[in-house]
Amino acid sequence: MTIRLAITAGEPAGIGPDLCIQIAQQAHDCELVVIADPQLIEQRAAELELNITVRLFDDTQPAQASTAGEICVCPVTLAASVSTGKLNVENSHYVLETLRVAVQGALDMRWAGIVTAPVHKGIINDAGISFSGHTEYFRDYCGVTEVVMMLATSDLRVALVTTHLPLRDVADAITRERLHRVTRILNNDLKTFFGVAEPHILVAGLNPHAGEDGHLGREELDTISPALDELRAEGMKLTGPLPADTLYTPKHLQGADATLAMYHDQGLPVLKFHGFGRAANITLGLPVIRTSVDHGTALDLAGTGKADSGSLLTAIEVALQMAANHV
Ligand SMILES: NC(=O)C1=CN([C@@H]2O[C@H](COP(=O)(O)OP(=O)(O)OC[C@H]3O[C@@H](n4cnc5c(N)ncnc54)[C@H](O)[C@@H]3O)[C@@H](O)[C@H]2O)C=CC1
Ligand SMILES: NCC(=O)COP(=O)(O)O
Repeated sequence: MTIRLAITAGEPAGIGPDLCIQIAQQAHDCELVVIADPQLIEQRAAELELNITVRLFDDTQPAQASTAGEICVCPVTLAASVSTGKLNVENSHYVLETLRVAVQGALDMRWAGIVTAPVHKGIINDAGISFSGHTEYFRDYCGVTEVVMMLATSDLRVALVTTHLPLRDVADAITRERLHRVTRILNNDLKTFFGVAEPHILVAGLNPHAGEDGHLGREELDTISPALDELRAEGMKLTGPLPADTLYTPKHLQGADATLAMYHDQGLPVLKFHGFGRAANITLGLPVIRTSVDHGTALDLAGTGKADSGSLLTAIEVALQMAANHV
């Protein structure tokens, strides 16, 4: 059976529309439904000098594999015309509407999962909407208390205990309860969506040298180690807390199925150094499958034809694998 996935084209001034058009130049084994304004797609294709035929999505029809040179679009109308590479606060509600249509469609099983192109968090906030990322938006829309951000290449998975919050708030956000919730979701979803029978997870400490026995911070002794012991008692295979600077070395990574970093810039620079452009961002713990690119809106590249579609293709591949595993 052909799997249908929705792709949100993201910030209209950024590279999201370019990437959707670029990947539609080739055929796919699945049906890709791009959620965007069809006029934006036509405008950007003309700027990129790429031929594309827009077909409007019709969910009364069964999924059909995407063919080269055709793009299936589920229409959402822009509020204002788009000047490529230039953010416009007037289109922030449009961006959020594409996300809403995508996630509601997944909940309604119109498609098997969602793949998101990048949005610009700043311009959405400039519109007076409090928005820290797709991850938190989908969490709140789906009404779940916790989700986990995990970025992955084919040989490295980096999950995060905290996501988009100021560094000064990170230590307070790392509580035993959060560690329990996040690690349980990670352990469970590695089994459910990635076919890992008994996940082995490496957990980073928060402080340099994992706290140096309390001399460089007490979070490891007071919070992380006790939480890990409680989770091990549930049968989870966890190693840590390990000093984060040496966790990402071959000696530790060998035999590990995932790593758990305490905060965004502890784990993601390692992942991006290892595989920027061929990694996917996955939200675990949602009632729907959601993957995304590993990069942002790259306004400097929109309309130039220089944006690399590798991560979007990886995100599609990962969503298809997750859908296949979760039968
Ligand atoms: N999934 C999402 O919605 C994400 C959104 N963002 C948002 O994107 C905006 C811009 O963020 P930045 O930190 O500037 O990161 P960015 O990823 O947009 O750009 C960083 C650098 O990488 C390059 N780059 C990014 N994607 C590329 C691609 N596909 N091909 C070739 N080069 C590429 C850019 O040209 C730039 O030099 C922010 O508002 C941020 O919040 C950032 C990451 C993920
Ligand atoms: N660094 C990852 C990122 O910012 C993407 O966040 P999200 O929009 O997928 O929540």
